Formats: sequence, structure tokens, C-alpha cells
Amino acid sequence: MAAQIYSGEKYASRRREISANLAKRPEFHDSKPLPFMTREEKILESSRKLTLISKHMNEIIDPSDKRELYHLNCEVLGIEGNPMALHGDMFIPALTAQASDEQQEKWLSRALRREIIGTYAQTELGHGTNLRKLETIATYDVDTQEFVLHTPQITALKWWPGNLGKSSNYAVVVALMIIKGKNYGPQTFMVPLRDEKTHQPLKGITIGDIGPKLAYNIVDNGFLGFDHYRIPRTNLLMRHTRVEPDGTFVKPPHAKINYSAMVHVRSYMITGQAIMLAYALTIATRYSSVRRQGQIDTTQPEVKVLEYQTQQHRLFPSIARAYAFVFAGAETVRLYERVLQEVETGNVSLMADLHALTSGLKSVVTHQTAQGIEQARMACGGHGYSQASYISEIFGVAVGGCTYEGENLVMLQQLARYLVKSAGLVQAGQSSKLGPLVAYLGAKSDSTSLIDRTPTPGFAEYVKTFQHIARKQTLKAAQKLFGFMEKGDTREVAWNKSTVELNRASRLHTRLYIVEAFVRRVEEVADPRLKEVLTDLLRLHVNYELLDVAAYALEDGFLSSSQLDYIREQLYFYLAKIRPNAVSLVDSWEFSDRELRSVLGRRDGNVYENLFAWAKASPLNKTDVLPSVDKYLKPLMESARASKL
Ligand SMILES: CCCCCCCC/C=C\CCCCCCCCCCC/C=C/C(=O)SCCNC(=O)CCNC(=O)[C@H](O)C(C)(C)COP(=O)(O)OP(=O)(O)OC[C@H]1O[C@@H](n2cnc3c(N)ncnc32)[C@H](O)[C@@H]1OP(=O)(O)O
Ligand SMILES: Cc1cc2nc3c(=O)[nH]c(=O)nc-3n(C[C@H](O)[C@H](O)[C@H](O)COP(=O)(O)OP(=O)(O)OC[C@H]3O[C@@H](n4cnc5c(N)ncnc54)[C@H](O)[C@@H]3O)c2cc1C
Repeated sequence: MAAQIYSGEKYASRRREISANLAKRPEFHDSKPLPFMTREEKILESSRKLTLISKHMNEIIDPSDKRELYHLNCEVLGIEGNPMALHGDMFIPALTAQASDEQQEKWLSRALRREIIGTYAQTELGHGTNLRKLETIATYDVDTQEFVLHTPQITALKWWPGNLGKSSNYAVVVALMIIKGKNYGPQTFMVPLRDEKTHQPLKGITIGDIGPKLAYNIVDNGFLGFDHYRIPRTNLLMRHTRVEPDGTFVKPPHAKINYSAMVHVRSYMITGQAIMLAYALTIATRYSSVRRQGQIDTTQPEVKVLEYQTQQHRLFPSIARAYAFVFAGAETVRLYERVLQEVETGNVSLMADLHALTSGLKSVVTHQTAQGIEQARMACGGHGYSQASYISEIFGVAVGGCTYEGENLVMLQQLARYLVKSAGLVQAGQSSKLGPLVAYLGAKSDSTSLIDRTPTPGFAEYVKTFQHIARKQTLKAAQKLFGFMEKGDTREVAWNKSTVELNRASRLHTRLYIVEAFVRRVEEVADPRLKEVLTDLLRLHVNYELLDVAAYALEDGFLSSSQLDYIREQLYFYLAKIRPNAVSLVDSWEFSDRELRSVLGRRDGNVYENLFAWAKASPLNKTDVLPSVDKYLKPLMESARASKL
């Protein structure tokens, strides 16, 4: 099963080898539990481990393999980030996709050798979503052949970029490019921020950390201001866009080619989110198979809480989602890599499809992941609320994904634009022009779903029902938009009046895609035992997901109430059927205890002993009497006692 999760036996066994290797190297382990450290201690600890990784990486992994590197990071550095997180996640991808060969020679090679540390500085205090209205300006000075970077007002301060505050000495900065008074929109520039020797900010640069956040606090998200700060013309990233010495602008082959670093993260983060969801579910499912509370049969001992149908309903559909997401994530990464290669040859035809797909997936997956992690926390009762579970940290890190790389409700609208265009083609009788991701929009629905008409309906019946729902909602939302426009609204006003419905269409389209990705994967599985378990999980998934969106199919009679009853019964049947495999389904992700960092979710199941040992190690228990008691509480009690006398 691990080979299914990690797209092949080769990588699944490499993960095991890497974990086994690290188990023997205590210097790579957390020196104490992360929840017991201050933010400064965590940053120091993370930097220590980063240095070790840098020195010994070649002994442990193949550094050219992204997946191996990711696993090493998860084990050693963990999810709370590290001082070079953005260096790998966005700085290097931005240079790879946007710097010319000559620029790559100069900077990418240094970045890969970790001679310099970089980040991606785009968001500002006043603008994150609307990139066309960024306020940092890069004005071209023809005389000196330099760009002058400037922060004209407080809202133009860069704000949020990860590792900008304290760690990075370079950044790929996004600024509005002005040449001879003309605004050429957001462009990307390579900008030195700090002296390479002293690490002091360079003259003209104001820089710092933005303070603690909900989570992800090892990362020093930062602010940055420029005071007429000059960089050479050749620091504009020029793989696709160019500015000649005389200020002539040479257009790229696609207007949004500069957004590539965002598309990179959106493509990869689906897998990252699946993994964080699986962390929380591993912890909660293991704990639920140890925790005993209450009886189902009063003549029998107390049961494991995992025997309760409500507990199964709380956890198992999310287990199915974690599998669905990791399968969809693998497809997304493959498409991203393909598009990256095609863009290199000048073929930008798939960029719009990739953008639409990743915009929808990032939004739906992060939202459902956060929901699933929070349910996993509640499934652990009171102990879930303790940082010993580590689930609150996992939640905090994962839920950031709802905001970063494009706020979810905004990114759903990006997919909606694509769907509306596709709906326009259908309306114009040009369905043959629809791309493969939306071809279903042009097909005709059966008059009703056939879901309960055969003893065991195939997945095709479910897919058809999801298609019916997504198609109906897309065409309806597009119709709403077109209707407002016909009545005289501008497109923008009509769009705003239709966005709730349009975003619903985007979610339904994306959920259909996720179901299909799951079906595709299960169909490929050869081993019959594995196929049976995954088929059960997929059946749980399609019934649960369909129930969640059934209203759309009930309102036009595509599904009847008796079919709904059937779907509910199927769901309950598969909850019970999956129960014996539940722990194995989470164990199959093969997370080591070090990687999970959860006292509650350890493999040995000794929850109570481990929790007690953890509590005893809490810094507050170093002494029996805290200074705060000596200083305040004792005098308070003493004066209360004295006044009583
Ligand atoms: C095989 C298995 C392999 C497994 C491998 C595993 C290995 C590793 C595993 C896991 C890795 C996990 C990694 C996790 C990484 C986590 C990293 C965490 C770090 C977090 C860092 C966060 C960073 C940031 O947040 S950076 C800042 C991000 N900011 C945003 O996202 C801003 C959002 N706003 C926008 O993007 C834009 O403003 C906009 C798109 C909303 C609007 O842009 P605008 O220019 O105004 O365009 P618009 O008018 O709306 O549209 C015009 C047309 O352009 C099209 N378009 C827009 N964007 C794109 C694009 N990117 N590409 C293509 N086309 C685009 C748009 O659709 C319009 O088209 P139309 O035809 O006119 O409709
Ligand atoms: C953990 C974390 C890490 C980050 N790392 C980086 C980084 O490394 N580099 C970087 O540059 N940035 C980074 N960011 C910033 C991040 O990309 C932005 O916060 C994000 O893109 C959202 O933009 P915003 O903050 O301007 O939200 P806003 O756009 O102000 O959103 C506020 C609300 O307005 C709504 N809204 C906005 N526009 C529209 C619209 N057109 N239609 C309907 N509703 C709308 C949103 O849906 C939301 O509800 C990070 C953020 C976080 C939380």
C-alpha cells in the first residue's frame, strides 16, 4: 500500500531506508520536543539541523530527487518550516523557470550550493491577491541601465514572504515595472538584500520579521521596504521577458508566465496537504484504537472508541480523502513537470489548464484538509487539545494553505473563469472544442442516476452523477452571469453578483476531478488484496462525497430519496467494512514517530505512559515552585490570609 501512496515501490522503499538511516543518527533528531521550545530556540535548532543536512545529505539521500529531499526534511526539520523553506519551495523554482541561462549560471548555481539564501517576495501590506495593484515600483533608468526599486508608502512594504525577515540575503522580488512612464505590470527581479559577509541589510533596504503567527513559526515571514534602491537592468529575470538597454520591452510568450513560482507551489502542495492530513489521521486513528471509553454491549468491557460509528464517520471519510488527495497530487505534479518542459520549448498551450486545475485543487484540498485535521483533533477528546498530540500544530500549518498561494475563494474564481468559457462553448454548440478536463460539460446527462439499479453499481455510475451535478451547476452559474450581463451589468458587476454560484461550480468540478483521480488509480492496481481494500475505501469516498453534495441532484430529480437512502446505507456499510483495516490504512503511510512528533500517535500505543513522561518533561515541571508563585501568588495568598486575621 505504501507503494500505492508514494507512486511506486522504489520511492516507498527509499523512504524506509532514509528513515532507518536517520534513526541511527541522533544528531538529526529534535533535541527536545518542539512544543517545549521558544520560537528563538526552534529557529536555532532548525538551523543546526539544516547545517547537518547540508553536510551529510549525500550520505542519506539522492539530493537530485525532490521526493527524497522532501522526506528528509519531513523527518528532520518537520512541518513548522525552517530558515531555508522558501529557498527550496519558491526561490529556486522561480530562478529555474524565469532566469535566463546566463542568470542561472550566475545565481541558480550559487543558490543550489547554498552559497546564498533566497525567498520570494511578492505580497505587500496592502495587496496580496490583486497583483496588478502591487505598489512596489521598479522604474527603469535608461541612463544608468538600472532599475530603481522603491516603496512609495507603507502599504507598499513587502509583508509575509517566508524567511525574508532574518534568514535570506537575496529575494526574487515582484514589482510593477515602469519604463518611460509606462506600467508593464508585475515583473520579477533578483535583488540582493543583505551583505554576503556580515548579513547586515544593504543600504536602502528596511527589513525584519513580522512576528509570531498561528503556526509555521520557525519561518521568519518578513517585511521589506526599498528606498530608491538600485539594481542592474540584468537583474530582471529574463528567460521569457526582456528589457533592452534602451528600455524596449520584449513580451513573454504568455502574459502570466511570471506567475510560475506560484503555480509550482500550488502543484506540489496538494501532496504536502495530503501528507499533513494523513499525519493527523494516523495520530487519531491509532489513539482511537487504544482509547477505551464506554460500552456498546453492557455485558462486555469498555470498547475502543474506534468501534463507535460516529468515530468512524469522523475519521474514515478523511482517510479516504487523504488517499484521494495523494493520488490527485501525483497527477498534478506530473502535469506541472510536463508544462514546465513544454514552456521551455515555447509551447504555452497547457498553462491555462494547469492554472485552472491547480487553482481548484489547492482550494478544495486545503479546505477539506483543515476540516479533516480539526475533526481528527476532536476525535482525540481532551488529549487532542494538548500539544502532546501535535495536531494543533499540524492544523495551524495546513490551514495556512487556505490563504497562501492565493486565497481559496479567489482561486476558485480563477477556475470559474475557465469553466465559464467552457460553458460558453457548450452554449455555442462548440462542445468539440472542450479540453479533456471539461469534456463532460458538453455531454448529455441520463435522465436519472442509475446508482441503485444494479446490486453493486460501478464507479462509472457515481462518476456520471458527479458529472451531472458539476455540469448542471456550471451551466446554471454561467447562465446567471450571462443573464446579468444581458440585463446591462458590466461583466465585473455581473461576475460579483454570481461568484457564490460560480465558486460552487468550481468546487463541484474539482471534487469530480478528485473522485476520477481516485477511480483511475484504483483501476490501475494489480494486486487483488490491495485492490479490494482500496476499492472499499473508494466506495466509502464516493458515497460520502455524493451525500455531501446530494442536494444538487435531488432538486432536479436526478437522484430520488430512495437512492439517497441507498447511498447512506452504503456509507454505513463501508464504515463498518473498513474498520478492521483502519489502522493499517494509516500505518501504510509509514510515518516514523520522529516524523509525526506526536506523543499520542506513537506506533507503540503506550499512550498513557508516554503522555505522563511528556508532561513530567514540561519546562514548568523543572521546579516544584515557580518564580511567579514566589513573586505574586504567595504574597497574594499571604495578604489575603493576613487581611482575614
Ligand atoms: C509523482 C509524485 C511526485 C510527488 C512529489 C512529491 C515531492 C514533494 C512533495 C510535497 C511537496 C510539498 C511542498 C509544499 C510546499 C509548501 C510551501 C509552503 C510555503 C508557502 C509559501 C507561500 C508563498 C506565497 O503565498 S507567494 C504569494 C502567492 N500569491 C498569490 O497566490 C496571489 C494570488 N493572486 C494571483 O495569483 C493573481 O493575482 C490572480 C491569478 C488572482 C489574478 O491575476 P491577474 O494578473 O489579475 O489576472 P486575471 O485578470 O484574473 O486573469 C487574466 C488571465 O490570466 C489567467 N491566469 C492568471 N494566472 C495564471 C497562471 N498562473 N497561469 C496561467 N494563466 C493565468 C487567468 O486565468 C485569466 O485567463 P482568462 O483566459 O482571461 O480567463
Ligand atoms: C503562512 C503564509 C505564508 C506566506 N508566504 C508568502 C511568501 O513566501 N511570499 C509572499 O509573497 N507571500 C506570502 N504569503 C502571503 C499570501 O500569499 C497572501 O496572504 C495571500 O495571497 C492572500 O492575499 P491577502 O493577504 O492580500 O488577502 P486579501 O486578498 O486581502 O483577502 C482578504 C479577503 O478578501 C477576499 N477577496 C480578496 N480579493 C477578492 C476578490 N477579487 N473577490 C472576492 N473576494 C476577494 C478574500 O477571499 C478574503 O476573504 C504568505 C501568507 C501566509 C499566511
